[in-house]
Amino acid sequence: MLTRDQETIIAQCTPNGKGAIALVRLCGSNVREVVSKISYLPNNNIENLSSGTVNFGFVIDDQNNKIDQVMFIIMDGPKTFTGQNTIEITCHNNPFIIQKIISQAVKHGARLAQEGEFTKRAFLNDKIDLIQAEAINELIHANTQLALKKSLSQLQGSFSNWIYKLEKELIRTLAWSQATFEFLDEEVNFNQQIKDHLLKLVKDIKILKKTFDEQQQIRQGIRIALIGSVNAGKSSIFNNLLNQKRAIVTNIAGTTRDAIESGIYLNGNYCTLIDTAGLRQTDDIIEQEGIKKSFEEAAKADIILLIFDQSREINQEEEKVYKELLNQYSKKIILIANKIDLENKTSLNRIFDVHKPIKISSNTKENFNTLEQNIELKILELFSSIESPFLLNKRHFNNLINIENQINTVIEMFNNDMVHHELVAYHLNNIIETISDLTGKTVSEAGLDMVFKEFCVGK
Ligand SMILES: Nc1nc2c(c(=O)[nH]1)N(C=O)[C@@H](CNc1ccc(C(=O)N[C@@H](CCC(=O)O)C(=O)O)cc1)CN2
Ligand SMILES: Nc1nc2c(ncn2[C@@H]2O[C@H](COP(=O)(O)OP(=O)(O)OP(=O)(O)O)[C@@H](O)[C@H]2O)c(=O)[nH]1
Ligand SMILES: [Mg+2]
Repeated sequence: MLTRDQETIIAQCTPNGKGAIALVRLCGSNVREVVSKISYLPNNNIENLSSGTVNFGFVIDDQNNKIDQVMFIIMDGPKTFTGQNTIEITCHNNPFIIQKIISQAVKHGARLAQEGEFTKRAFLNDKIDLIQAEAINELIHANTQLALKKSLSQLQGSFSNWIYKLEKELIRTLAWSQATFEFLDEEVNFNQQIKDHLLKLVKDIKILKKTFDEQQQIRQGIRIALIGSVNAGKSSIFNNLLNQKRAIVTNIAGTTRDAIESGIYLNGNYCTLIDTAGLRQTDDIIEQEGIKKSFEEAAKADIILLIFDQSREINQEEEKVYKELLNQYSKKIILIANKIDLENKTSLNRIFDVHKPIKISSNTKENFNTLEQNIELKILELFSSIESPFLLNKRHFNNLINIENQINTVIEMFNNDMVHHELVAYHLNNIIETISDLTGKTVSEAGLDMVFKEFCVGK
């Protein structure tokens, strides 16, 4: 009798839709038995193939009709991704073929894999810890080059090793505490040493925690908001950057009333462009709402393209708004003078010349290359200011807060004249247990399912 985690599971690993080749993966202790019942290999049988080989053959139905011409990749455990016996089938990528292969396998003893079940097995078989499992999910969904790099490094153990080091340090303080307790009469006392050590650990945790917020932009991609007066050409620039006529452009001031978003890749980074309503005083309630949203988008954005129309003078009202934005968000603003195909009528030296606007025309596309290069530079600048070596998620973050609080409780105990080392040891033990929740060494079944539910089927 096989346990649930030994049963053969099957899933399509490549995305749905038509294409050249798809991959269907099976793993479980009796995977060869299952696949041998649904396959035909000229002059051979699945049961006899060596591990680590790729073999030509067919998937067949119960009447021996061929479903598709495929390759079988044979990989015996324990040296596999999941640690279990694995067979991968690469077939032609047609949804009907894949459906037939899967239902044929299910008929002969496989069951459909759940989200993340392959990775869960890799975890259960000690191939990876929970932090590494999460890294696989990050890797699949990475939206930026930096997220890719960090999740791969996390998959290879960078964050896990940080945590294991923390655990080791705590075990060391636990040993000192126990020694102090045991040699109570001999005046051996590590109190200062333990306290200093714990303070240092709290400091390290604090530094790591601080980086949590900036992680979100690495993960989700970069928000770029187009902000400026009505008619400055925001929607025209938005369309030009997207290379499509997504936003409505007219010469009527106040054309864009609500922010609209669209995604593009710039230099391998996913960016969300946000076109916003032009800033001006107005009695129109709908437009007012739109303008409120423009300011919110400016605050939320990682990069602001602050646009003005250089073919006309800007009034004092506008100047005030631009100045405020430039002061408040100086670091994330790229200032743009639009409509340079027309005569320059803005007294640039008033406010804008110190900020050296990029001069473009969205009519002639002049200098759009420079604009795109500047956006890419800003993205690099953003990323280089992010120091954290890891991609923390909410689960890690909450766990770190918990650890930090518990260490602070212990540090507090050393401020008393009399230190009760039984109590210190008790708390340190608890902290070490909290840490193992992070790596998953003692985590409950429910906690596990929480983590793996985020995955896609086939992973
Ligand atoms: N076809 C295919 N490509 C794939 C995967 C897969 O499962 N199938 N992967 C799946 O996610 C990723 C590769 N990750 C893998 C991780 C570990 C092992 C593995 O066999 N580990 C063994 C032996 C390592 C060795 O030979 O040195 C082990 O850890 O014991 C394989 C793939 C991406 N590409
Ligand atoms: N000559 C010239 N006209 C431009 C340029 N860019 C935009 N325009 C024109 O300026 C007018 C306003 O352009 P939009 O892109 O709608 O401006 P907007 O900033 O989105 O305006 P609102 O949505 O109303 O805030 C349109 O008539 C455009 O054709 C440019 O570089 N040169
Ligand atoms: Mg517009």
